[in-house]
Amino acid sequence: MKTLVLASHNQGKLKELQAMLGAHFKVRSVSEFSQQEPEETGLSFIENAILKARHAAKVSGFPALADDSGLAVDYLQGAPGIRSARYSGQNNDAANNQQLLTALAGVPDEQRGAQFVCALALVQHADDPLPIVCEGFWQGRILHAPQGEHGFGYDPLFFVAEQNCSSAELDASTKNKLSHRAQAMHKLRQRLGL
Ligand SMILES: O=c1nc[nH]c2c1ncn2[C@H]1C[C@H](O)[C@@H](COP(=O)(O)OP(=O)(O)OP(=O)(O)O)O1
Ligand SMILES: [Mg+2]
Repeated sequence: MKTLVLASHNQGKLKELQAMLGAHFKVRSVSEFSQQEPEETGLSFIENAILKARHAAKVSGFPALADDSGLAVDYLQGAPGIRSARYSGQNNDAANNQQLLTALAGVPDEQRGAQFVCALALVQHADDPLPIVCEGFWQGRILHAPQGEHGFGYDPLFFVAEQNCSSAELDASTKNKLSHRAQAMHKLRQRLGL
């Protein structure tokens, strides 16, 4: 089985990506090779995914897959977007969720639309001139208070109308069928013929 390094230090993501890829690859985490995280200097999810994938391929010597993802809120013109992980100034889920609730205080439900965005980038080696990039999107709306214990990040605030619950109330296998990450991964598997 081919080795694939996941270019993420986020345990929530790693768990989901492992569940989606474990049947096809021997999956390893970049943290086995380096604790140093590249600076996410890109202006888009795609650029950041590519730079994380290149960094992981460089430190590991293996093909690498990166996920850059986040939440784009309509009322906030797409914020926190690529800054989702440090929206509150700290890389902390509870603080980020609180920051989002504050930004949307008093905003009614019909103006609380949002989407989760995921860009996946796969490189065969650090200088690969042809990264494979796939995106996925998941529509929802931002709740007024956190709900649910599963998942990570903004899941407790992300209401999924089709399921009538937050994404933190979905079990892992349901989230992994519906999410932005699942949709990007579906495209990636098609591109790879898996
Ligand atoms: O399914 C999700 N459910 C809830 N929240 C999510 C999800 N997917 C991304 N998110 C949030 C978490 C974090 O605030 C940001 C990702 O930021 P992002 O830079 O891509 O990841 P990160 O810094 O946590 O880990 P790493 O860069 O090592 O992969 O979006
Ligand atoms: Mg990051």
